[in-house]
Amino acid sequence: MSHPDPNPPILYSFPAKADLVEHLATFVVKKQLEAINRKGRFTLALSGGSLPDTLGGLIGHSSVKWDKWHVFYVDERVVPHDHPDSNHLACTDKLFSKVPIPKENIHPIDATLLDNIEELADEYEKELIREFASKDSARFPVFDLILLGMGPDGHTASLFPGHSLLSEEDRWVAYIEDSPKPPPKRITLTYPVINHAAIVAFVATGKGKQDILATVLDNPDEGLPSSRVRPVSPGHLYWFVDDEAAVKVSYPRTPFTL
Ligand SMILES: O=C1O[C@H](COP(=O)(O)O)[C@@H](O)[C@H](O)[C@H]1O
Repeated sequence: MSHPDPNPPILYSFPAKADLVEHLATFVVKKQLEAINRKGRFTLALSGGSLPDTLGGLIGHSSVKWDKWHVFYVDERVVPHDHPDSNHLACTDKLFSKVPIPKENIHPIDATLLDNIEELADEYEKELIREFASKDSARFPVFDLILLGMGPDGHTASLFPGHSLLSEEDRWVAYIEDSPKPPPKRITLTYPVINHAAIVAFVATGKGKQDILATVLDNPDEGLPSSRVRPVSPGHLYWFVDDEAAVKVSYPRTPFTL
């Protein structure tokens, strides 16, 4: 007999992307305040792709304590910081250039190491170790919040269907040189890091995500990369989607409350 999931993902679906943007900001601000009240800082990992476009609700929000934010990237393309493919550039354009966050609290990849992807990934892991104390004392870092996107193939971060990185159990940061989505060279947080976060929230909007959202939420046993995101207890998983993306999903919606 199968037991009900004691900690199921929570699905919030909003009529339009603008509603999602507003409520996502409310959610992030609440998680930020809880973390700061607990330990004086807020650690966040951000994705690229379409995710930075959904962060606009944080701009001008009076309750954001920007000086307490410490921001890392879920994944990054191995390109200079000012390259159009850079996730750091996308987050800077959409958010960081518009808010008073201290530059030293944002942690992009070391752009002097673009010719050595292994060292680039190792250095980013060391950056995490510096933030989260030693790798030994905290087996995996515990981000207060990780915001993920999902590609139309079900990938998340730079964890692609069928790739050997899906079974990485030890490294915090891994590299990939054969990403099926360009550019091919990237670094990425691994599942052990993503699944040890206190809160993980996916954001998915629009028609292009309809089929994959239904597969990932209604048939998680297919094992697509996004379905494998399941934070270990006491972590929680949320989905922020718009009604257009959720049109084929049977998984139950939860009314948004804080
Ligand atoms: O390549 C990437 O894709 C995913 C999904 O992007 P989206 O544009 O379909 O939302 C993104 O989450 C990841 O950070 C990025 O590097």
